[in-house]
Amino acid sequence: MKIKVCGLKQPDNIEAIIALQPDYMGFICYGISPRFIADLPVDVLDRLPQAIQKTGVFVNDSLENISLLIKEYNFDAVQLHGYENPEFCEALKKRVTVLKAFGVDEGFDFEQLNPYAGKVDYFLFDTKTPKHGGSGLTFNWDILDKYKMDLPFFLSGGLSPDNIEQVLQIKHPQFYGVDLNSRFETAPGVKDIEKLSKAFELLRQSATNEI
Ligand SMILES: O=C(O)c1ccccc1NCC(=O)[C@H](O)[C@H](O)COP(=O)(O)O
Repeated sequence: MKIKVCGLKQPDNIEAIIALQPDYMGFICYGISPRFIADLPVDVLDRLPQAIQKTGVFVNDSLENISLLIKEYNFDAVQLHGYENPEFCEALKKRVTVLKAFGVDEGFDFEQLNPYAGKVDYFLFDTKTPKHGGSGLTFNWDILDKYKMDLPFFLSGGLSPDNIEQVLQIKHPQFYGVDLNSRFETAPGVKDIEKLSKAFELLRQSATNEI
């Protein structure tokens, strides 16, 4: 089970999270978000070990701007939370790993994902929200049974210390990773290291048990 911690913006907090060895760290490049990285110095991200995938998170941004930021921050991956179409994703996939996020609600139509086959690396299923992400709310995970493609996905949206045990009960064959964000915070963009440590322990313990 891969672990992504998203929405980081404070250098000391980032250092503390590096010590937990997540697989992905997400940096919000969306000005409206309270987790926007604003003027986070590039050298903070340069200090990330290579094993951690530096992920830029974008919402309906232009290819030009995303490309500039990939170069500036040396992102390994991008996570796209807007209405980015398959061709847009494909253009980025030539350079970096692409996670395409979708906001899920009760009426979510998984058929809309078909055109993205081969054009993204992973899906990320988040809770549908007008803010495009960071809602702190879960969706009904039973709907994931309707997902039949063979592309792996991250589960996102309201994951918290209180529901990690439930998350571990999900047995979908394409369930690849979890995305932890606002429910592990002391303030927007600042993670509670103790809460994260406990969640990491549970998630990693369960991965070991599966071997
Ligand atoms: O976190 C944000 O503020 C955000 C805003 C706009 C687009 C995406 C955003 N976050 C991206 C993520 O990967 C979050 O982890 C995901 O939306 C789940 O967040 P949460 O419900 O707070 O766990």
